[in-house]
Amino acid sequence: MMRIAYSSGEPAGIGPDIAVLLAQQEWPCEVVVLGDQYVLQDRANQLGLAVSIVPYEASRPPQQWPAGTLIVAHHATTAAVTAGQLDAANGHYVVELLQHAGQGCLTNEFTAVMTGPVHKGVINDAGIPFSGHTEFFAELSQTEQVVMMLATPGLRVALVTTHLPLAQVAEAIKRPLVESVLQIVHDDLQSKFGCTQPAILVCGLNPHAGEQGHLGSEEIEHIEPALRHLQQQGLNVSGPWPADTVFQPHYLENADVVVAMFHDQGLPVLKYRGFGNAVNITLGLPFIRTSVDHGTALDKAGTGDISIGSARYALQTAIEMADLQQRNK
Ligand SMILES: NC(=O)C1=CN([C@@H]2O[C@H](COP(=O)(O)OP(=O)(O)OC[C@H]3O[C@@H](n4cnc5c(N)ncnc54)[C@H](O)[C@@H]3O)[C@@H](O)[C@H]2O)C=CC1
Ligand SMILES: NCC(=O)COP(=O)(O)O
Repeated sequence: MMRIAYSSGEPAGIGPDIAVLLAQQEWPCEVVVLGDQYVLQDRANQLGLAVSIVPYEASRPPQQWPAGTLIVAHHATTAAVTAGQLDAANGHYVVELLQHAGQGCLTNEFTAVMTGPVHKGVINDAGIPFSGHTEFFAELSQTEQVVMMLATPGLRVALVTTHLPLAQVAEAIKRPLVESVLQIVHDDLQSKFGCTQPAILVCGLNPHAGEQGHLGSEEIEHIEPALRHLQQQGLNVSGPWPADTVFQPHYLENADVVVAMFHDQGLPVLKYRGFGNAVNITLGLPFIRTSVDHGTALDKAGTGDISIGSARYALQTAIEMADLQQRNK
């Protein structure tokens, strides 16, 4: 029996709602919700849903729980929580949940972590430098390079750079970075997703992939040499493709993943195709981390007017990845 941690994220957002809604069905694993039990109970009341809160005990063997049960590893918020209203006083609480989740995965307390949405701005307002879960878990596990990949049925998109201001992206696109990201994508698609020889399409950075150097030189100086080197190593990587071409069905039909150079080059396409039925996976980590594809949706917290399609997909993906990991051992 697996034990999967769900970090419920920003308490004023829809992370607690997701916990309550996920608990309305049975899962083939134990799902431990990291969060404030009183916030979770209040949110269930607000949604008009019955939940029975059971305190989490790490020493108890994991078990399957009936629908309606919420296993909670209690962490207290600092300030009272109102759905939809951010409070920087709770920034440390959010990070504490992530620390428990990450450490718990590293020590095998948890088989995997699925993260609920956090508000990156309010964590920074609390005085904690934070750019995203991806970077946070990389630092926590002392992993030099990780890769953000989002997936929806029929499309996977991975990123060379993640939460970087656009003004700094071009400077970051260097051959060693491109090579290490592509190598991680290749390795993890093989080991964690069962693709034997992943077909990887790589975007250029500039319009028309630089138009032979007339619209930018990053393709010629960095991306093409990285691709040539990896092709010589036997990887099935191609490109650099113009980003406005590569997402056509003709190109995608034989591809396992598209690698974009920056966040907003690849993710709008993915979300247009699959928002609400997509998962965010961190590749290259020493543990399994999946996440919802959306943010805190402060405007919807406590209303019941939310979709948990992405949360279900993220949990299901974590279970499947853990299953495959178990079978490969
Ligand atoms: N995994 C994570 O922790 C992520 C966190 N964020 C953070 O979320 C915060 C807010 O970002 P936004 O750009 O406003 O994106 P958002 O995803 O929170 O909201 C965008 C729109 O989609 C709606 N929406 C989002 N999820 C929904 C759901 N499950 N069901 C129904 N409607 C839903 C919201 O109501 C809103 O209208 C930012 O601070 C950002 O950093 C953003 C993406 C991922
Ligand atoms: N747009 C997805 C996103 O930014 C999620 O980031 P992270 O918190 O998973 O690193």
